[in-house]
Amino acid sequence: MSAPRVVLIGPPGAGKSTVGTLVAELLGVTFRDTDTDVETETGSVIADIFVDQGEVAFRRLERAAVRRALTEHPGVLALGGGAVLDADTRRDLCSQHVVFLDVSLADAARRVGLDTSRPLLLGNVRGQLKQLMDARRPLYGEVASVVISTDGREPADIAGEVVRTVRGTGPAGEHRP
Ligand SMILES: Nc1ncnc2c1ncn2[C@@H]1O[C@H](COP(=O)(O)OP(=O)(O)O)[C@@H](O)[C@H]1O
Ligand SMILES: O=C(O)C1=C[C@@H](OP(=O)(O)O)[C@@H](O)[C@H](O)C1
Ligand SMILES: [Mg+2]
Repeated sequence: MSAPRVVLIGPPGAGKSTVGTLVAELLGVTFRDTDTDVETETGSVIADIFVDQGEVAFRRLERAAVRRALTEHPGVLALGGGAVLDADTRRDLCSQHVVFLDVSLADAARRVGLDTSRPLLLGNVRGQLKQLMDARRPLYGEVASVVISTDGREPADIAGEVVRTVRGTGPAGEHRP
């Protein structure tokens, strides 16, 4: 059993997967992303899981992937943007060092606008993003140890700030506000 050094949360386009990879390099640990875990386990890409099995099934797979990663991954862990919707996941995150990568609607829409891999955003990217950001903001805030704004910043700069929060903490959870 081993807990991640840091767990990254935040809306789609916050840069969890991009920044998480850089944070892992800086810390000299491995990077894991629960979206990738779900895809590996099912042999399907997320867009296809949503079409073939629906969102409820995806959330079940995601919940299991998060639980597994929280107990066995000792490096940097990025969650999918909707993982915090699950109450059990939020409870599990309370004992972790969790960094909420925050992003404005404008920057998030610019970053994910042309990418078709996020089924929840298809059709009306800004409208869907606004709706899910409004609904989830309290949940991100509830489990975050630290909030870092990513607007207008380079991933490397953000990764450096994440690392400083990791190094400034002792055992998981000590850095909570
Ligand atoms: N700080 C940033 N500034 C500009 N573009 C970014 C930044 N962080 C990530 N991106 C880009 O935004 C897109 C979404 O990033 P990703 O890491 O997949 O976000 P998430 O995992 O939070 O959904 C990618 O194309 C990535 O290159
Ligand atoms: O916000 C969401 O509900 C989702 C975010 C995605 O991950 P990213 O936040 O890494 O884009 C992925 O898990 C799936 O498309 C659902
Ligand atoms: Mg991601």
